[in-house]
Amino acid sequence: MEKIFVIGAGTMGLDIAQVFAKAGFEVAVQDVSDKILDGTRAKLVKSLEKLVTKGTMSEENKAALLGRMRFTTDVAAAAHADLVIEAVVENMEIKRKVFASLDGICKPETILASNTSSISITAIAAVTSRQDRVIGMHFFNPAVVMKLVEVIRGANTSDETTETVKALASQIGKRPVEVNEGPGFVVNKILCPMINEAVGLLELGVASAEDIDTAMCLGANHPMGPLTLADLIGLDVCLSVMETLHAETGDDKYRPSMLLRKYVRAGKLGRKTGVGFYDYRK
Ligand SMILES: CC(=O)CC(=O)SCCNC(=O)CCNC(=O)[C@H](O)C(C)(C)COP(=O)(O)OP(=O)(O)OC[C@H]1O[C@@H](n2cnc3c(N)ncnc32)[C@H](O)[C@@H]1OP(=O)(O)O
Ligand SMILES: NC(=O)C1=CN([C@@H]2O[C@H](COP(=O)(O)OP(=O)(O)OC[C@H]3O[C@@H](n4cnc5c(N)ncnc54)[C@H](O)[C@@H]3O)[C@@H](O)[C@H]2O)C=CC1
Repeated sequence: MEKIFVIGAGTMGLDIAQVFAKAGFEVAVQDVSDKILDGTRAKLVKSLEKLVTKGTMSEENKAALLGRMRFTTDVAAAAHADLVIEAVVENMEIKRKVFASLDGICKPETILASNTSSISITAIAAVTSRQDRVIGMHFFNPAVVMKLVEVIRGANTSDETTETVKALASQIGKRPVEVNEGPGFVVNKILCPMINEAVGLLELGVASAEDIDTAMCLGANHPMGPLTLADLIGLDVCLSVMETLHAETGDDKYRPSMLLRKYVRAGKLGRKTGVGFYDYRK
């Protein structure tokens, strides 16, 4: 496996591409507009420059990493890929459209992976003619730093595809865990309800955002509080995960907090829009 194609150059797509490029793979990143891709490339260069300044990356390695990355708006370029990783918005219909189109574009042996946070791999795979080669490859934010990759088997994912993706995750320095399909898989089934609880406490006025976060950092030893984490993930992603957990289980314990909905409706999505539970514009 040599060539990787990442669809969606947002919070996750760019970091996933960077992880593969760092490990020596040729990576193409696709998104819907040149404007988005220009912003993405600028963000990458800035973050690599920081590493060079800190002395954790050499100028040569930075240039080599950038040399292995390409940015394109043309999804047809996925025809050359050995593995495609989809990281577009957390929406079943959009993901199914992307997979149906990839199925027509890619070589028959190409593995199609989704970085979905919660959506059924089986449902995504069902729009393709290669259900055995469709799988979840779920990275964690920030993907350049976080070690885990959940490797999620849909109902028809083959053993061969699962083993290939697990080996690949190890090759790029991550620790794969194999997960059978279930809404939210392992981490988000536990983590997102905790974030939703934190938003519920804020909504009830039990404590301020800062105090909720401080309580969880100092009282449960979390590296960042749940509301800071929600801002990092994106409140739209947190809401989509809760909606999937609620819809798939029918259990009201997963009902998204109204305050979470309100923030998403207001476009307060966290760091990526500059405001969420905290203001990042200053
Ligand atoms: C929603 C989903 O589907 C799933 C999810 O992702 S859920 C979210 C999961 N993520 C979490 O729970 C994150 C919780 N938070 C944390 O673990 C930590 O706060 C954090 C890792 C985000 C930041 O921790 P920190 O100690 O402040 O890290 P920071 O100093 O910024 O960076 C850590 C290292 O990564 C490096 N790094 C940061 N950005 C980098 C980049 N773009 N490229 C390469 N290296 C990078 C830093 O240089 C640093 O390296 P050194 O230790 O050598 O200095
Ligand atoms: N944000 C997070 O912490 C994590 C998110 N995920 C999952 O990763 C996926 C992406 O999430 P983010 O990067 O946060 O989203 P994001 O909103 O930051 O980026 C999504 C990108 O996809 C692009 N896009 C939308 N439709 C497209 C299409 N048809 N073709 C190509 N590009 C398209 C958008 O223009 C945008 O740049 C989602 O499924 C999400 O649930 C998984 C792990 C962590």
